[in-house]
Amino acid sequence: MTTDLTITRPDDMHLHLRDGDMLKAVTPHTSADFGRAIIMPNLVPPVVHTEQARAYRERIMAAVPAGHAFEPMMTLYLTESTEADDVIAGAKDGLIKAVKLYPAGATTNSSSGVRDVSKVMPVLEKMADAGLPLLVHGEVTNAEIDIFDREKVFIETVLDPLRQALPELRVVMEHITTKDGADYAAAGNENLAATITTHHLIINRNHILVGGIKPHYYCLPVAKREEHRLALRAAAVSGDPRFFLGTDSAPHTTSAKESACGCAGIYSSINTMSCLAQVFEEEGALDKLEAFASLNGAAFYGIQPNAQKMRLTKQDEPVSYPGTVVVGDETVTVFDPGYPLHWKVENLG
Ligand SMILES: NC(=O)N[C@@H](CC(=O)O)C(=O)O
Repeated sequence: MTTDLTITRPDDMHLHLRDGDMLKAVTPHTSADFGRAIIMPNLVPPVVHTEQARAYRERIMAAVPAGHAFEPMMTLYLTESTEADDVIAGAKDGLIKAVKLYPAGATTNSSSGVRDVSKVMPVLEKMADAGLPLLVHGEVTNAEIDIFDREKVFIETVLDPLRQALPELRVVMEHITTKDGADYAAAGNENLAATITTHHLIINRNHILVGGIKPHYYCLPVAKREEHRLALRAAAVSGDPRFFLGTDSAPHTTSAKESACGCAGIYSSINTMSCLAQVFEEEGALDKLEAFASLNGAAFYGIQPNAQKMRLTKQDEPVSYPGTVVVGDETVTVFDPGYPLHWKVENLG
């Protein structure tokens, strides 16, 4: 039985760092354990221009503690008025690594998102030419579509037609939550990949709804039935290069989540690697953890794996993580996998 594992320092290919006090509080948790992260642009106002991304990158770097080797990979928020020239110039400059498509109204701070994909086709065509990935929040927002079906319907009515119209476009299906998403990604070519979060490997919809409503398990896309969680686990541990880690760690204050209209988002940066080691151990696939967390994402983005290493050691005593993180006068509640964690994480040089 493996109880000691050394892997390449991981990358988080889908992360919300926010801004201001929240950014300062949460960035060190990511920069401790991850070499790079794809930074989501859904600030208020969203990061829509290259110059905004440049300034945001500087604010992030100012929040990285000395001694942490961390590189934020900046993205732009796609709107129906995004200018292709700005996006491509930002990409050529090496600053912009991807562009994020939020269907308008799909999730936190997405009101400036895209209503009609045909309006952004000129930008997507230039991105395809430049090899710049489009990251999709894959949920339709039509009121008549059940929230548990929104990913499947998005694949059928938006994503597949888009990929057929523009096969050269590199696409990442972000935070997939269904067997449909995993099957669609697995059937794709080298231009398609999918991120999977830590929490969607651990919780299903019962965790949110059985025995009282659990706001700290509410995120978007919402966790689905158990069969979908199992399909995501199978995809994550498969070693298939199309699947890689994107935690979608998305901090909101505890009070904003414990509310009559609670925010969507789960904060998992601080204990993700310990959670994942346990998931991969349960699946008998510890030898695939490095591919999922450290190699596949880098390969998709065309960058070298990190030079540093991470050691994961299983211990009898549970590893303790704080239940909350203090942000100003508030706290952020940390993801609770629902069982004790036994994998200790050490960052090696
Ligand atoms: N995942 C979430 O539930 N929330 C994210 C937005 C997103 O990625 O959907 C957030 O920014 O809070």
